[in-house]
Amino acid sequence: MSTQTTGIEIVGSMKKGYEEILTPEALDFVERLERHFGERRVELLAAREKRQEEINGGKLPDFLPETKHIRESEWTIAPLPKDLQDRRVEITGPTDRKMVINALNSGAKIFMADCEDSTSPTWEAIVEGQINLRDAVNRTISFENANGKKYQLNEETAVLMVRPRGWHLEEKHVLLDGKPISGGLFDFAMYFFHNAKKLVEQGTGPYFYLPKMESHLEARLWNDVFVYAQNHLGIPQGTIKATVLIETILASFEMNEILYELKEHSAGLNCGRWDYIFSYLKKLRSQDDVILPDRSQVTMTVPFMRSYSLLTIQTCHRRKAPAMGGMAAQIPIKNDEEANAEAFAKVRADKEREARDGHDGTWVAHPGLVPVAMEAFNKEMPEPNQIESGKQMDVEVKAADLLAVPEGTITEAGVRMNINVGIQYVASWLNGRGAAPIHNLMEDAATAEISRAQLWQWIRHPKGVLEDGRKVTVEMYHELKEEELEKIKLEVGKAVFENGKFEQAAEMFDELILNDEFVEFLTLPGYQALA
Ligand SMILES: CC(=O)SCCNC(=O)CCNC(=O)[C@H](O)C(C)(C)COP(=O)(O)OP(=O)(O)OC[C@H]1O[C@@H](n2cnc3c(N)ncnc32)[C@H](O)[C@@H]1OP(=O)(O)O
Ligand SMILES: O=CC(=O)O
Ligand SMILES: [Mg+2]
Repeated sequence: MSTQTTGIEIVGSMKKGYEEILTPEALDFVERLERHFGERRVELLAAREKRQEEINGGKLPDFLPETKHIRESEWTIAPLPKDLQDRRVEITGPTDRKMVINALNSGAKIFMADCEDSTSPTWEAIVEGQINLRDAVNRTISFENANGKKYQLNEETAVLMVRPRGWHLEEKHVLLDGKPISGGLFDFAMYFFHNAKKLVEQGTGPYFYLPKMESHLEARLWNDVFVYAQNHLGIPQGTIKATVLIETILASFEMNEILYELKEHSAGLNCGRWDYIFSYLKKLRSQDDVILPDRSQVTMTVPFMRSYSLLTIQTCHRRKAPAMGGMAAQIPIKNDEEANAEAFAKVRADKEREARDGHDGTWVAHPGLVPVAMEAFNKEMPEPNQIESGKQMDVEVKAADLLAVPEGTITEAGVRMNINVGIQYVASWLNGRGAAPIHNLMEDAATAEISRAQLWQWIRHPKGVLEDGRKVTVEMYHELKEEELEKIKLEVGKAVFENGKFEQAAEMFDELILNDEFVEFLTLPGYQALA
């Protein structure tokens, strides 16, 4: 174990105010975390590759024999703090200054400030996001729009949780011994270092959401980081609380183990449905019988998705942990009342189903949807949560249920939609906007991953055949892509198209689709292209 604390180098720009976040003490903390835990992160990423090779070779995901005792013995997570007991509606969004204020004022119980799926991790977004979070915690945050509208915090605000980047992402503007450090460790370290004590004084705490994990060993790494961090700042062990997103097919086989690893620090699990669909497809892409229909057909009620959500609820409630629902992609539709009412009805139905099944709360992407989700949960869940009552469906979820291939069709419209949305999203991301409204739906890194993964698989899989019998091919992709690019140009206008990085996005999309090697995350080549 090294104690050297002088190897950090910042290669991103140092704008006004950045020095208040990138202080020598905070950087010393980042360096300690990276030196202690950086190598384990890299080993765990290598283990992911090995696991993928095994799956490609036919060893399908299953519950682990070596952790059977954890699944079968009786234990619970540590008691939850008071302000994490009623989480019926949580709003999510990037750490943009105006959105942080709007989200905290939205009437939701929790705001999950997101450095992952909805953030394009430019250096500015990352560091300024930390400034915004610090000012939010100190309650000094304010903002003035170009039109003069002023923003400040209401008296009563949502409880703050922060989602650091996943283990796969690096922060290339912070080098240790010349190498980029973990993006997740950087996000965690900065937020924790600058805010943990203040949050505790305020009667809340440093609360996190942990994304995209594939095994309980990855959860163990986060737990070890938490123990180290609490020691470092002299904060009682167990002060940090974290909700893990079950958003990979492999994690759904290790829900008990993940809760167990984080026992003292756990604030339950969440169904990260969009990444989950992506992960199902990514991990099982080479299986002869695994093929997904059009993205719009893969809903929460198809058997493999429903099984996963019910298993999350059962597992959490047995361990006295909250089982959070997921994100409906609908957002308010301006200037079309009928379409707006339809979108709201879809969200309402989704949230009512979640509450009836036993979820303890849910996510929305937009302040306009807070009342919709709140009403749905108030109606189905009068108590703060359903943990004590242990509400859950009486079903036994087996490995085969989690892996079941959904029925449905692949259509030309589905292929076009994936191309159109994928390219528009990548353009948005390259322009620094990690969540975007596209065709009246919220699109972020997780939803866009589904689009590009489906195209990749449909081209290569023998079952990638349209309902009219045509095989999806590279030629079809090229032809439809040209047409979709024309449509986008007409929709956004020539000037926006030319300045909006759409051509660069189309090139990057080509690389993702045409490369026989499946690119693990679109944000990896994307990050190379970001400033
Ligand atoms: C798969 C997953 O991981 S889901 C979680 C990650 N994804 C997200 O968090 C997406 C969050 N949502 C968003 O980013 C946005 O809602 C978008 C991009 C989809 C749409 O944003 P916009 O086009 O700005 O929406 P719209 O114009 O309707 O916004 C109206 C107002 O609501 C605010 N708003 C919209 N969404 C949010 C949000 N999630 N949090 C806070 N404020 C929000 C806007 O800032 C705007 O404020 P203003 O009136 O004061 O200017
Ligand atoms: O992070 C959430 C998801 O659905 O993915
Ligand atoms: Mg996700």
